[in-house]
Amino acid sequence: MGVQILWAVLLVAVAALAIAAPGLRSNRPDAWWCLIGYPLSVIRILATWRRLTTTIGLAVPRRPARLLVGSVVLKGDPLRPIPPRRSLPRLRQGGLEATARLHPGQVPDDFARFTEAIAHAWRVFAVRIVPVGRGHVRLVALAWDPLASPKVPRVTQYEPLRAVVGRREDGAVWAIDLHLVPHWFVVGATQSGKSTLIAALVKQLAPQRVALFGIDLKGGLELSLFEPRLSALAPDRSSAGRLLARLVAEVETRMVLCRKAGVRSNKDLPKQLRRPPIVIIVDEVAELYLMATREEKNEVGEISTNLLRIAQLGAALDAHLVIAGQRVGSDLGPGVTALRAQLGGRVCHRVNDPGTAEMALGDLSKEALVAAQQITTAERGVAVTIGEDGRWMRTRSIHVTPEEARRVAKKYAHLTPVWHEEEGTYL
Ligand SMILES: Nc1ncnc2c1ncn2[C@@H]1O[C@H](COP(=O)(O)OP(=O)(O)OP(=O)(O)O)[C@@H](O)[C@H]1O
Repeated sequence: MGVQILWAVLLVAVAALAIAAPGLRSNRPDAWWCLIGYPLSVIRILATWRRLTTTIGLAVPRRPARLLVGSVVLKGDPLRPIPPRRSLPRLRQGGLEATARLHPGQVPDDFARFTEAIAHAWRVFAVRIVPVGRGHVRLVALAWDPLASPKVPRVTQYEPLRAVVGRREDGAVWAIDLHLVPHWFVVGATQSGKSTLIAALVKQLAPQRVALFGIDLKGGLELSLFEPRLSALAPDRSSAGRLLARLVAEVETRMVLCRKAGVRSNKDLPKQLRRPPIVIIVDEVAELYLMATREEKNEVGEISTNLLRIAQLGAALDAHLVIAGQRVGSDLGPGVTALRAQLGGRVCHRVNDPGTAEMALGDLSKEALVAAQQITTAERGVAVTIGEDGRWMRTRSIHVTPEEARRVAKKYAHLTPVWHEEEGTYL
């Protein structure tokens, strides 16, 4: 009798879950995944692992394909190849992960080539391969696209110079941390999401003790939204040249201060001497490097040198660069390539020309380059990022509207350090 009751309860529970599943999936995807999606996926993975790895060639035969029997060579497909040993899939937020042991002769890339086949077999949104030490790979399955509508927790306490700007594909928050990676390079075709990312960055930096500077050679159209919170905004090349020269002088002043105080960085200075961190945002960097006349050539040369100086000296002296552009190729001159080498943080949105993606990611990761070129027009705000650990990942910024950006800039306008255009010093 007791067993019958148990069966009845079990049946009712299964029936209730089956009825509630569609609603749960759309309203509470996390709960749906824990209760239904994950257990079903584990059963599917266990049931299909051998067949899947045999089909895609990751299972290896125990015996060689050729065998000498007496003086005769037998050729054929050996029976029951052995699949790579795999751990039980573990639950993780919005997905699952399992570790697999490589057979001798296999490398992580052998798995990476079949991620799409694995994702289809497991009925998940995507599968990523992460090498974990020698001889093992981690297969990370994402149940749904975590970048579809990224949300970030409300920040109440800001870590200095760290901005939570969106979500990463692995479900974690995406933060641009200027302490860890001092300079960033953001590229993307028109309407790909560069300004939205910059707005998300400024929104998070605005409440902090930071001097924000804008260089916007689209006539100040984009960055003027934040004008109340900017210490200075340069809307054309000659004013950009003057501002950069002043900022280099400021960096040099900091260097002298540090030398006199016997410390190695601005943040080690005594509090009364410490200057606020500087973040210089450049929108449409190509405009800084385009030249037609001899005078323009001199101006571009000076700007290029000053940007490089800030990039080289800035990290310890709390001067940071965020350089954005639509089309950035080596045809803009050696100054751009030299600057790129100093910008450790890279964000590549959808691009129209392979040269720009190559400029942003090509020197760091070929796989990242391929992933960036697959971003579609519909995926606004989606980017491939290389961050502090040198690994690439897909990310998406939160959607900060121009109105919100304007409101935040006004709200924190009182925190804007005052900058004298002539002397270039703070009050
Ligand atoms: N993370 C995002 N989520 C949702 N929508 C986004 C996101 N990022 C951008 N968009 C949408 O894409 C459109 C273009 O974004 P944005 O202006 O940031 O592109 P852009 O690369 O700066 O373009 P341009 O170079 O022409 O200024 C915006 O209207 C915005 O609504």
